[in-house]
Amino acid sequence: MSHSDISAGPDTSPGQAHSRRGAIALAGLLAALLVIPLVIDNAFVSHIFITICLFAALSTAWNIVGGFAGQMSLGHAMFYGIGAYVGMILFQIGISPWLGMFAGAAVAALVGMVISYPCFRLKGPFFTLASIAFLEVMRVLALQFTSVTGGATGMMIDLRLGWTWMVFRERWPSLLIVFGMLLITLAVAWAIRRSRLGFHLVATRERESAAKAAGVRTVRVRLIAVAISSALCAMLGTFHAMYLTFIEPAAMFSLVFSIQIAMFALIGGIGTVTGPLLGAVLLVPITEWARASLGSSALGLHGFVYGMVLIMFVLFMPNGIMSVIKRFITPKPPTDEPTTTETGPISAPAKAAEAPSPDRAGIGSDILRVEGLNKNFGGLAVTRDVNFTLREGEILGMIGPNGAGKTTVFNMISGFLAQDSGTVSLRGPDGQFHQPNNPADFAALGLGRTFQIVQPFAAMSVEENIMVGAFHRHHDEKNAREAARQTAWKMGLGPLLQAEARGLTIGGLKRLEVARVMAMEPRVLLLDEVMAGINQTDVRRAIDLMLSIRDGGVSIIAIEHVMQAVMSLSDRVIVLASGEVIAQGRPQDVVRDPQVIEAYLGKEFADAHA
Ligand SMILES: Nc1ncnc2c1ncn2[C@@H]1O[C@H](COP(=O)(O)OP(=O)(O)OP(=O)(O)O)[C@@H](O)[C@H]1O
Repeated sequence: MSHSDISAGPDTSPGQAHSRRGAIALAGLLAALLVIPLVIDNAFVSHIFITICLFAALSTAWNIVGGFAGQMSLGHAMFYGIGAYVGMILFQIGISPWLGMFAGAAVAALVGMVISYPCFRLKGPFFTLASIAFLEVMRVLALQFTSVTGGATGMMIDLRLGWTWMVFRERWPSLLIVFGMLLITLAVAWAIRRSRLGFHLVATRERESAAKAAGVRTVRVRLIAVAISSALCAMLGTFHAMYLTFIEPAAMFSLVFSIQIAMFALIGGIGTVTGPLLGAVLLVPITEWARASLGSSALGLHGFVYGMVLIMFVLFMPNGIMSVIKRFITPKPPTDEPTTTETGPISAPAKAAEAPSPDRAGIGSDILRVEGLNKNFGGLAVTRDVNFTLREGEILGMIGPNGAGKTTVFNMISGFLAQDSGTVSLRGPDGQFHQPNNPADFAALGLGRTFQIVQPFAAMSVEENIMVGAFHRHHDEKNAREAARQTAWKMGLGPLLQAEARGLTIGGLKRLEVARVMAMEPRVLLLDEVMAGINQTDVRRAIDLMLSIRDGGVSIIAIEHVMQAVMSLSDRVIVLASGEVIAQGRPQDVVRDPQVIEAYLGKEFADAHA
């Protein structure tokens, strides 16, 4: 799935050129949509162009939820229908559709948020099925409330012509209105995609847990997306009701219509700003022509045409037209990992040969306090009465055998898992201790974490991945991009800024994971096995990196099995076995503890370090 497109490219020179070319192509296409029907001045041609603009705008609005947020709704016609009915009902009582469309937008946004909230817990096809079910509910409601909606008979407008009523004899005023609405919808989608909200939506779509760790309030951002998308669809629905002059439930709350809206985005390029427009431009004329020229002799043929085109696209162009265009016009970013000499300014402090002292200068008072943490999974007690503290500017190594409960502790002290009992208190920037209970609140207090199994936002570039973290402190896109670039260079990812995350090696992905969290500028950093599976050179670089992060004032807890790193980095070490803390203290003392040797290190390690 492609994420960016011709209008949202990076700011590098080749990227700027590519963005400019894209913008010119888009402007040309939009101008053609307006100028061709005005010049030809034929009712049927104008109707086709109005339909293209309408579907392009609906599909662009759908794409904010279906593409950016990845919520595959097939019930979006319900918002269009709500807009149509609210606009029409208000029209009947003498209120202009120009006002009616805002009332419809407000109702649709509210309905969208209310029904989406519970549905966000549903994944994949279940969300889609729920959206279809709600569409059906709306259709039945429209049929039942005959006194308001006219029921199955539908509603017809009284002929009040003119701009106030949005009803015209000629086609061109309707064309101007829908074209304007298309421009607005495209502008909204473009602005969202470039904004903090857009990055948060795509991050949530790609990896919800990683997004949460970066401080994204995933439910809230998706609700905002639904509200905007529903409101835009409703406004288009009001316009279309005035254009059609007649509405009825089966047409306004139609599943086929919903599928068409989604399909234009799928074919054009889901998740891109201009993909839905391209999909509509390509498909609407074919099907409208088939419908008009074959008429009732081939009822339903347009459905057949859609089906055929969709199958061809799924087979030969699964990521839509935009993915192919992008491949041709985008300069290929480097995908090779930089060598050690390319790592930019992190030549880093010399590695400590000896384990540092726990009372090293620079270590301050407690910043995190963990008291009496217990967690059971079914009958299994995964952590038992875990107590420890982390002090400011300290590196606390966490070791223990596989299954000891280390990651479970991390999940509880970052809000990803609720403890059965016990408390986690984090000192905020205000100097007070707080007990947050969800990842976003932990992040807001300055806690960042990585995951044992790396969680990149695969469809985003390295730069965009890090920007998701940077948006935590910088609300403006430009500042977030700049901060992300600086972090990338510090982490040795500078040469790979434009590479797609999915192309990185495991070492690169681990660095990206740390870079994303560092861009959040955390005060407390939880690192879960960042050195697992990387080569010796990368281990040395990771050690240097962690020391430089600590020297920057960040307190770190690092789960690690690489003992070379644990010994040289940690001010203190805590050892977990079978969910219990069996030892904690200076690394050189802990590794001599017979219980630790028995449970984790083994006799060979003890002999080698005797
Ligand atoms: N969601 C869960 N449901 C049930 N059991 C779980 C769950 N998460 C973890 N466990 C179990 O809890 C125990 C501790 O797991 P955890 O991942 O915390 O260990 P760990 O010390 O991090 O291990 P490793 O070093 O292998 O990563 C394991 O036995 C694991 O199978």
